[in-house]
Amino acid sequence: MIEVNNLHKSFVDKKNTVKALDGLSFTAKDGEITGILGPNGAGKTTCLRTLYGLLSADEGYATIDGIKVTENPLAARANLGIFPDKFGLYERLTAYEQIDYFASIHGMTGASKKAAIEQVIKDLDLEDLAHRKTVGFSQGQRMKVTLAQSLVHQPQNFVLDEPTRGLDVMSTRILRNHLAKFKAKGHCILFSSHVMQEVAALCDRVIIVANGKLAAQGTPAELCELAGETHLEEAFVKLIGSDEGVAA
Ligand SMILES: Nc1ncnc2c1ncn2[C@@H]1O[C@H](COP(=O)(O)OP(=O)(O)OP(=O)(O)O)[C@@H](O)[C@H]1O
Repeated sequence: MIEVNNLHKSFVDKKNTVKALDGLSFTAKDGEITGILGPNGAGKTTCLRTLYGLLSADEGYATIDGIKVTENPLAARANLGIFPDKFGLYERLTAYEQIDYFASIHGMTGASKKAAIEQVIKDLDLEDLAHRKTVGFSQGQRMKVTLAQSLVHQPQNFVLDEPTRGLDVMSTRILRNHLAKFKAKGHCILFSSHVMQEVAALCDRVIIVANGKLAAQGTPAELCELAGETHLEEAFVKLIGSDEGVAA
């Protein structure tokens, strides 16, 4: 389970102060896919970076399975898989070596590490690519390696930042199927998106963020009911009061 509690974060330079998070709170439960939906600049990535421990909040806190990210980052991250917005692969490594590297970072060793790597390679149909260097991999192949490296330690919680950006239909389907399997096993999945169809199709609960605050939350059906609309896109526009930065 992931909990975000009263997060505040401002970015300050000599001329400007940008309030990226302004008291954001929500919970993403186990066995559910939770979507963070919001227009450009709403604070989604800032929120996720705070969860990973890459940014420290000015106020408030985030917990992963009850562990505060700032107090015990290593323990919190042991329960967390991160699928970042950019696929940073080490191109001199093979896919196998890349996954192995991430397994080692998570403290895995020996036969259990080898078994975990082989399992994730099998689950994601990566056998043919496993021993190729990742240089030149297509976007979909890069996505699969990134997915494998973020899931090799079988984290209870899985956070994805705009996961389908730049993916073709097949790769998007592979990713979605994987998320559905993960959810069925009782894991907690949290992802950010501004692709309305994706959120409506995949998410059990939707957190709508605008101006760094929670604008509304609920199932897609509840949000439609709340806004008195039949489509999530219309409900979203009504609930945030703008259609800026929304992708259909
Ligand atoms: N490192 C930074 N320095 C200065 N401002 C920042 C920084 N990171 C984020 N911001 C600002 O904080 C606000 C929230 O940005 P954030 O990236 O969290 O939004 P987002 O909801 O993920 O947007 P998008 O959908 O466009 O990716 C924006 O106004 C952004 O310009």
